[in-house]
Amino acid sequence: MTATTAITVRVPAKVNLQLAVGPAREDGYHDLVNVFHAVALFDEVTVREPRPRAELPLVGLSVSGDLGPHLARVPLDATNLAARAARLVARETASATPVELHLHKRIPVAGGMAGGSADAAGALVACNTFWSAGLSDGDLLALAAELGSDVAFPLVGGTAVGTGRGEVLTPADSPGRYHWVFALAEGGLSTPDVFGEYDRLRPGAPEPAGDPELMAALAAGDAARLGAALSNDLERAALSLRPDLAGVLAAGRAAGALGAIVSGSGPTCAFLAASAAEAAEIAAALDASGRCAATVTTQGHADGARVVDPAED
Ligand SMILES: C[C@](O)(CO)[C@H](O)COP(=O)(O)OP(=O)(O)OC[C@H]1O[C@@H](n2ccc(N)nc2=O)[C@H](O)[C@@H]1O
Ligand SMILES: Nc1ncnc2c1ncn2[C@@H]1O[C@H](COP(=O)(O)OP(=O)(O)OP(=O)(O)O)[C@@H](O)[C@H]1O
Repeated sequence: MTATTAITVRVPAKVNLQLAVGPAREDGYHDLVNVFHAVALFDEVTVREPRPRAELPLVGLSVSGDLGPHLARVPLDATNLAARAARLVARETASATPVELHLHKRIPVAGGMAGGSADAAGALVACNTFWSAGLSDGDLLALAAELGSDVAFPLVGGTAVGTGRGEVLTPADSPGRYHWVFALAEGGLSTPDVFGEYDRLRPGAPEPAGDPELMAALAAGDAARLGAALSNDLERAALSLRPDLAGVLAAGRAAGALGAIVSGSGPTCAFLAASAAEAAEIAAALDASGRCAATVTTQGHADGARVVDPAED
């Protein structure tokens, strides 16, 4: 038997179809009703044995990708969420040996699409496999919740409702496939800053509640109905911090989007399209508007974190 030399896990970005935000809790978090939807925009997390070096940290880290200046904002030290995830798996197993983690990033950094959380979910699965740690899906979900509110969802993917801080997941009845356009922004938004702005703008927010119309649209696989039902309580706060995003949303709507929304804490904006051809038209109009840094067209829902079979490449 040959020893495993590398494991690669593919892990999806998310958009929030509904994000209902309650008042700030005593621990600083907010209770949410968070309808997560995974889209086919993937980071890849690879774990391998390190090249021999004089001094080995438990987890070495490198990053690549086509994200221009965004890539420089990915921390390469112990604070990286993927490195933290690897160390959590190591804590749970006696078989952990030093590893190199490589992140190939396509998900925008600090873009409201949970890129760091996706990498953390990928690292949980990759390290569990690489070290044969034997952690169950439930164990991985528990470790994910220790790392952040958005980390559990990319483990499961699809479409799911998150409650609590967003980490308690219930799969949604959502048989449809949807066409999306994402308008990427220059720079990012800090998630705590956006929640802070939400508290400032909306003191005394009510407890968050689900939207039956959105869930019915998902169950019916009806894109037009879904587009009309998209909602994000953080959108006003994101627009307050980045007023330029209002023009991005307006440009996508004018180009025929069925729905337009800030993705999570922003600044990425998401547009639902009626077809792949409509999505291409909306992306072209956004590109021509000069209001965003780049566009990505893709589909949802997508699978959660999966080990890539080397034979597939
Ligand atoms: C906006 C979303 O992306 C929507 O999916 C998430 O709620 C954010 O999840 P995340 O980035 O994993 O956030 P965490 O790392 O758990 O928390 C970062 C910070 O965001 C704020 N935060 C996050 C989640 C939550 N339910 N309430 C919050 O107030 C808190 O200030 C917290 O200190
Ligand atoms: N693997 C990682 N990839 C990207 N950023 C990371 C990573 N690990 C830690 N970070 C830090 O986390 C910050 C937020 O990055 P991330 O890309 O996860 O934001 P986000 O997509 O807005 O998150 P969310 O949607 O979950 O709120 C970055 O500015 C960076 O400093």
